[in-house]
Amino acid sequence: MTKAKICFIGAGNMPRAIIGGLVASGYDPQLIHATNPSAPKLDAMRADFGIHTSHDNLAAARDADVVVLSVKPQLMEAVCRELSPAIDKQLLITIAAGIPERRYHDYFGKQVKLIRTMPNTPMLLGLGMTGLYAPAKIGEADRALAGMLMQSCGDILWVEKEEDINKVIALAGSSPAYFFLFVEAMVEAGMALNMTEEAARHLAQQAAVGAAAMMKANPEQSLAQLREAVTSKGGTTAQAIATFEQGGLRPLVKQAMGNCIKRAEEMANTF
Ligand SMILES: NC(=O)c1ccc[n+]([C@@H]2O[C@H](COP(=O)([O-])OP(=O)(O)OC[C@H]3O[C@@H](n4cnc5c(N)ncnc54)[C@H](O)[C@@H]3O)[C@@H](O)[C@H]2O)c1
Ligand code: PRO
Repeated sequence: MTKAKICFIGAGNMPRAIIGGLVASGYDPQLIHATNPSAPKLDAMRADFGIHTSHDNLAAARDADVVVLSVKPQLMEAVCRELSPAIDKQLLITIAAGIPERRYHDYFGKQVKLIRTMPNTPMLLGLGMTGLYAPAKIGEADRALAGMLMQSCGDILWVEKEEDINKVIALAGSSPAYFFLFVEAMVEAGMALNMTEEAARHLAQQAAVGAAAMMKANPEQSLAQLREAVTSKGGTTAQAIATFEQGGLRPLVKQAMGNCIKRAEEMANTF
């Protein structure tokens, strides 16, 4: 296993998941450093993982081989400008949505080695999905390092064109929220039928977990086949599915994902 020193600048939820995955996979916690202005967040990460923590972005980045940029897109420019004197040969990995690779060279005021990634929150449970994009000049060793980092808490998919990172956002980065919304709507419908919230959530959430596990366990079956196996001819499911289809679920999903991508493109012009 690599001995790279990795620092996470802006260690919120997502770095917490990646650090948890790394440490669980045997990565030496003494090689990991997290920064954040929030002392309680750092205390918790030190206690949980035995890593180094500090409020000093510059010192942490100076000492690292890999710097993971994890702040919100709105703060990225200011944080990169602050970090610039500490950045020389380090590999930079960003998890920020929207900001194109070329913009980071402007932020740092020099050419930097940067890989864009788009993870998602199920990384917290080791069930993440991360898309990665590296420009052609990034070498194999750096690609392998970024892949190892993200694979420690889920699956990864490399995309060849940077624009495809926005498709990763629509399909995986943002999509856990779509599933939560769907289950939320089911629970509300259950409550409207006089069920308790607890019972409705238990039923809907366990059905979601089971359906997700079936998709994963049966890659040879199409999603339509899995759906049809639940849908007895003339039965109850058929009525529900027909209602979704008539209500325009498929075009609505297409529209939502299109708008997600449009927002990422707008962010690329804003930050
Ligand atoms: N939340 C998601 O589902 C998700 C998924 C993929 C990518 N992302 C990306 O991850 C990044 C973080 O988003 P988040 O939702 O996890 O936010 P977050 O608020 O959990 O994490 C950002 C952290 O940065 C810290 N911070 C603020 N200013 C700082 C500074 N000057 N120096 C160091 N740390 C600073 C904050 O205290 C916070 O803990 C964003 O760029 C977002 O686009 C988020
Ligand atoms: N959360 C971030 C956003 O909503 C990026 C993907 C998931 O912008």
